[in-house]
Amino acid sequence: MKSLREDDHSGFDRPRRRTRPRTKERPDYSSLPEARVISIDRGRYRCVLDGRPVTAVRGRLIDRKGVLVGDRVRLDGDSSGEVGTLSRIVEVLERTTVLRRSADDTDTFERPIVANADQLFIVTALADPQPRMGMIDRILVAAFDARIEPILCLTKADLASPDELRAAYEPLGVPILVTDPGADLGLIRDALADRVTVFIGHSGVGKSTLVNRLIPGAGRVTAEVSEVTGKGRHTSTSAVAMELPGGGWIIDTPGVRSFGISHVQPASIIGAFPDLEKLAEDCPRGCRHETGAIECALDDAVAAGRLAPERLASFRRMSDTYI
Ligand SMILES: Nc1nc2c(ncn2[C@@H]2O[C@H](COP(=O)(O)OP(=O)(O)OP(=O)(O)O)[C@@H](O)[C@H]2O)c(=O)[nH]1
Ligand SMILES: [Zn+2]
Repeated sequence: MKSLREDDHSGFDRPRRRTRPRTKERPDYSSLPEARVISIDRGRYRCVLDGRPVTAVRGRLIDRKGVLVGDRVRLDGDSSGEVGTLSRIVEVLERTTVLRRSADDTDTFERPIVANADQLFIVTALADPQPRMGMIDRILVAAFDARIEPILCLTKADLASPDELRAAYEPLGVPILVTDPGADLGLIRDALADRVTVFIGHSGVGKSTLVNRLIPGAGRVTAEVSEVTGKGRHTSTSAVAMELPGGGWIIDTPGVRSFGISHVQPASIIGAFPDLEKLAEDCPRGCRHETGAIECALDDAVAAGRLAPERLASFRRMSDTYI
């Protein structure tokens, strides 16, 4: 495995000398046990190693911002997980994906939030709170940019119909799963099995309710529970990874009110849609394929019957949000 930060071990114990091949200076950690980071709280990293919880700190060569929930890490020292023991993260293994957001669009600083997710559940209520397509579109942009497969998970189907959102997102090829309090969760469980899925949703959409149904004992705080205990609703500020009974992981994130995507490069999104990317080869240089773009080949493809107008409309409604 390649270490994430090639620099980690150069310059340690001696002045940095760039002429020296760094690989020779890097200790070999490959025999150390591998764990997954499941939560981070004030400098303590909760990990799972062979199914048991182990608490760790950062080794001194690991950057403070260098460990994310979902990371696979190597642990050194006492990794027994026994009370009072602390292990040490000495290596972060190469990530398959990184999901990022910026706090809002005036903030160009990107915040990586989760590592190694291969799916993203956009948890959206059909009512209470009202779905906002703008928000769904922005989360979709972040997912496509990170090459994480998005799935639209619509809750509270007992309150409103999913038809409008289906019509808006099915042409884009985004799978849609619908649930309500009494719904059988079979399709949702199938979608989650053996995958690493990050859950993102606006506050109050029923994300915690869903996670508690999927993972009995997960103990996610729902609106009811917090009313009874009187504890603040927004106690968790970072992501938490939880293992599914049948295999796979859910990485739950705190409810969001907005989802900034100022870090996304416009050109990166079309690459997530091979058919559109191919058609766009005929676009003028620098074309951003937005609504009203001059001589965009995607419009020509629709006119020639080679691209469904709904698919282009759906793509543009999403991609127009970041142009
Ligand atoms: N009608 C209806 N209500 C639901 C459904 N799912 C959850 N709720 C209710 O919606 C409210 C919010 O649910 P939570 O699970 O706490 O929402 P959350 O998305 O975790 O919210 P945050 O903790 O703010 O992130 C609660 O009162 C739930 O009982 C549903 O499918 N239908
Ligand atoms: Zn174009």
